[in-house]
Amino acid sequence: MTESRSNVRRAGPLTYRGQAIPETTTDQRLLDRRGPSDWVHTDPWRVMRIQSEFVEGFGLLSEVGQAVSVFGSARIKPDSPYYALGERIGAKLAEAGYTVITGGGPGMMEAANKGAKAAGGPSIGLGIELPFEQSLNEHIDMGVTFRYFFVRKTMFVKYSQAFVVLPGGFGTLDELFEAITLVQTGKVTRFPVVLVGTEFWGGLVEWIRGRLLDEGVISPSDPDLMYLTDDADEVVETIRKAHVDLERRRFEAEQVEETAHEVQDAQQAGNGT
Ligand SMILES: CC(C)=CCNc1ncnc2c1ncn2[C@@H]1O[C@H](COP(=O)(O)O)[C@@H](O)[C@H]1O
Repeated sequence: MTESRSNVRRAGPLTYRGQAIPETTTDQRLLDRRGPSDWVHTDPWRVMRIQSEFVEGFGLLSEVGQAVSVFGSARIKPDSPYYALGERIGAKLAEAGYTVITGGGPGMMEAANKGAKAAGGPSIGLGIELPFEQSLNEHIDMGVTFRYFFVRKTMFVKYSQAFVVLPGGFGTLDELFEAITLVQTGKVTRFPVVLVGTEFWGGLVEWIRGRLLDEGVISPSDPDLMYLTDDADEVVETIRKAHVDLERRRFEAEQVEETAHEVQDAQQAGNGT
């Protein structure tokens, strides 16, 4: 026997009968009322917004091929020689088949995006909402603007296989040291970090190799996590070589594992187990 329509209400997976049937539908309750709005400023709501940023970022970037993140100053102007260098590096990376990912802003980010786009390679910008109005630079094919710095940083690390660090200030230093800390602590598989500008970064590298090493606050091999160059071709070559090395080490590790399994299987067969 079928139930009369007025005696039953299904609301998604829920079933109500008789007196339990609510007077309004779920849609009505959502659409008819506004209610108080202060909950949008609470942490549980922020957690949902943070989740949605991860969803947007993963959605946009998941099908991107091998990529390199390029960091650098938002303030360097197009008439600076560093800008031209950034453009050249963006172009060479694109020519070598890498997608270029930047912070999407002006200065060195724009230079790298411009070079990549002109060379026909995918040019991506991961922007950040800042207190002053600012949009993604115009040399970006695909972009997303994040509210949260830490979500955006995850995207750089997850979707690029190398970091290139052009001259820059605090933001650039933050990105450089985040990258080498992740590599140093084994939180990510070792990937190349290339500093561009021997004159600009030389003092920092010297201080790291001298002071930090002398005081024992880093390991002797840690300075080798960074490469230093002025040359766009060398940037690409360093990254390419590091990737070939990484692939070789992965292959060797797989071989070792396979041999270990074979030995184990043979032993088990010998023991009749
Ligand atoms: C004109 C101006 C200051 C705009 C700032 N607009 C920005 N837009 C996007 N990413 C940024 C911006 N400022 C800093 N960043 C991030 O921090 C780095 C640059 O910081 P800095 O200028 O070196 O310290 C970039 O690699 C980028 O990822």
